[in-house]
Amino acid sequence: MSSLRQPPEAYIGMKCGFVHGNSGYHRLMPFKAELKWADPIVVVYHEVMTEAETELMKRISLPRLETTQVHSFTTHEAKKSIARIGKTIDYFAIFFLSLPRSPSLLVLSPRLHSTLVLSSHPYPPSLPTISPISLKFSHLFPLPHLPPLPPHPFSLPPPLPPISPTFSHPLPSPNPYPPPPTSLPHYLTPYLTQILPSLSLSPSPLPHPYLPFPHPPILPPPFHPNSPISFPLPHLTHPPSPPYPSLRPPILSPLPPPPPNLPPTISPTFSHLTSNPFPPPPSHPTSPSLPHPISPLPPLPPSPPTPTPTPSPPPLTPHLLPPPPSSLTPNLTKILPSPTQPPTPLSHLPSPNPPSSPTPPPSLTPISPKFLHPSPTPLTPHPPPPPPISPKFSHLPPLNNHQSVVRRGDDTNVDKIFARIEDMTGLTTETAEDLHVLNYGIGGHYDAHVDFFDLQSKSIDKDPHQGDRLATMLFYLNDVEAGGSTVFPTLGVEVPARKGSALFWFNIKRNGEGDYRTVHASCPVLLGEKWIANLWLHEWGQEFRWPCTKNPED
Ligand SMILES: O=C(O)CCC(=O)C(=O)O
Ligand SMILES: [Fe+2]
Repeated sequence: MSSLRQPPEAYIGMKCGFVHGNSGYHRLMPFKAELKWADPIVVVYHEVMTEAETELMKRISLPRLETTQVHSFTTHEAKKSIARIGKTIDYFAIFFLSLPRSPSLLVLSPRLHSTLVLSSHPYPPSLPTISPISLKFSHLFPLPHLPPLPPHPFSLPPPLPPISPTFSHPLPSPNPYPPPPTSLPHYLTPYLTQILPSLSLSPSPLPHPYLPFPHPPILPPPFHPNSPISFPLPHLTHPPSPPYPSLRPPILSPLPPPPPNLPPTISPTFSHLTSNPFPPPPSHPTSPSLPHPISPLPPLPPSPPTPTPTPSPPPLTPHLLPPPPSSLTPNLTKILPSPTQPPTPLSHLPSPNPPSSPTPPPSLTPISPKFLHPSPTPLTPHPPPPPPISPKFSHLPPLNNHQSVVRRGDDTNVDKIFARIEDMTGLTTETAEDLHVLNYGIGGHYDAHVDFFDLQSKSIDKDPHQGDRLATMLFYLNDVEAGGSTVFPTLGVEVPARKGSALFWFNIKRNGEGDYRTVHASCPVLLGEKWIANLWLHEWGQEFRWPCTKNPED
């Protein structure tokens, strides 16, 4: 089967470092960044959100959580769930689970059928073990009993030593995070038996971590933006956000209207321009709301010839490992969009937020676990309750999006998080969406998807999204006991959910194309729950912070 793709050896040992933010505080207390992949950039920031902040995010979002109707496996009773369960288990999920170092696999692979009962799809009571999902898998997993696992037919790669973060400077405090589990957590099996009493789980330790496949699993075709999609995964599974203006918090002053002398349609990436027509930013902002005086644009040059379609990403085979980028340097600050680097120092740009101020844990009162019940005094502004599920659609599987939003202005500490994201990335959050908070329960997962809309290839005329989703910042709001890692199957990167850390990556290439190598998913939660907060930073406003290029290779 597959072996986990590791970064080329050159990456190892030089992938952790400190990134200095622009604020004074973060000059003294730089961010701990771990480079997971260089092209596309995938970075994990460690310890960037305090415990109090993670609790605050949950507390704000809980009363707004959209709930979904689910059917109990045992009683068939339909009720509102309080956690995301996931839409389907699919081949990709199986593939992720087969990654040798995935703790998820260790627990779940021989018991994958267990998760079938956690489907949100209703099914006839007369067929209690045959849900649409289990039918989908019945050719792989004869139900209701699994056969004994055959020996794995493939030679195994030698186990890789766990890679512990090797920061280039000593850590200011001991790293609180334990290394990832390297062996099967045996205690989980009895625990699972308790949680899922309707399943006949054997309490014996699982024999080995491989799936009971006689042959490698059927993998979907590689992603290609122009190929007809018969496999259900390669599409955006996020419902597109409502048009940007409705997402803005009402207490914020609205974005300034575009100056009248701008042409009506401007490609968000400017990739059709031969040179940047904008004047350089002034050294002193003239107005807090309008960053630069904008002079009339020169006429646009003729459109370039139709771009060649994006080559498909390589299939998921180890021998097609992408070569290490030549530009890789040990210093993350050379890779990340550092505010201290050209082309435009950030200090020349007006800061949309007040500078991030330190928010060490002691300065915030810890929020008691009672937050798990909706606050009696809801935070303002309170959005309208989610619309009831229309009976017209009650025969359809309900959407299983347990998501909620946290907006700038909900709390001063939320504003500080937005400012911190700017400090971490050098990008503006002015055109970002609200923070999306997701809650997964046991079995909850997120199918493989990309976060961008691919506005360029879909040639969407109206762009209500302030450009595409340039980058994603994903905060983990809790530790997940087992499962729940975020995985990038094309890169072979797995990021375990660790409270207070954040995963950041660019969705859009420098040339403005959506980067299908960033396809990612959330492995099922096996024990506990998973909370994340996502911020999608959009293209507009980043022109001087993350300049685009015309090079199709970029
Ligand atoms: O939960 C995760 O790890 C991934 C979530 C995600 O990809 C998303 O919300 O877009
Ligand atoms: Fe995503």
